[in-house]
Amino acid sequence: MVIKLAIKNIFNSIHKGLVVSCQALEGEPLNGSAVMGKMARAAEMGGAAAIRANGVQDILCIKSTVHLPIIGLIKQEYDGSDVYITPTKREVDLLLEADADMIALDATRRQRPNNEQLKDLINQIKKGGALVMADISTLQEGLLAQNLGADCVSTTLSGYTSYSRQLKEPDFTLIRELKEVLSIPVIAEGRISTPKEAKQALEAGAYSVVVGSAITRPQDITKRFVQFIEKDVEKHASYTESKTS
Ligand SMILES: CC(=O)N[C@H](C=O)[C@@H](O)[C@H](O)[C@H](O)COP(=O)(O)O
Repeated sequence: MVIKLAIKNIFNSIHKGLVVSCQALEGEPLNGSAVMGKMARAAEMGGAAAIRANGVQDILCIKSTVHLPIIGLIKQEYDGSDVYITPTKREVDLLLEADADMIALDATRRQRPNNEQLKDLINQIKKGGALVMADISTLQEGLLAQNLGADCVSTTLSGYTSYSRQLKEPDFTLIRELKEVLSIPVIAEGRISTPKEAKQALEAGAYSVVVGSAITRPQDITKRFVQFIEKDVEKHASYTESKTS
């Protein structure tokens, strides 16, 4: 009963809302839980409905900084598998201990480390009292995740598996396809770079939208500005060249 109420509340609070992904991996300039805590606070002040965060330290710091639901994950690479978002039971255990409200995990058809099975991880999360966000890359993976008991699917991995659509922009087609056949919420995630795209994702049927890099990775934001300016400079240069030749 308590769990049911919590489920209702999280889904109520993220409905049609913006989830901000606050992640900076090792090697990124903002790496560190204190910075991610501040980033989450900024997102909360801006009206975010929830935070998606990576790693126990970041999650604990964010939990002590904001009053928002946390979607937790652990990025961990293992030899012999391409699955790196909450790949094994070990990461699920750590996230349950950190008291993440929802746990995001790779729900693609790729083989997990130690040959662990998606259905076992989903059951483990549910037994631990958290919700399951299945990060998928295709419609078929969405259907499987729903059948295995996921509480929602997210389009996180479209473009990041070898067999999924490879797009520079968000996968609006996948959002539409999933919305048509699934009964659980479809979350839009991946390469959503502008408020307009976030709105388009909701119009395509997304229950809510996750935005990461466009809000919390300043090196990527800077790069987009620089590349845009350079493109314009190139255009301008070739225009002046053609005028003078
Ligand atoms: C593919 C993968 O590993 N995605 C990760 C999942 O947690 C994050 O690195 C992304 O930032 C997140 O999905 C949000 O997406 P975007 O940063 O494009 O708004």
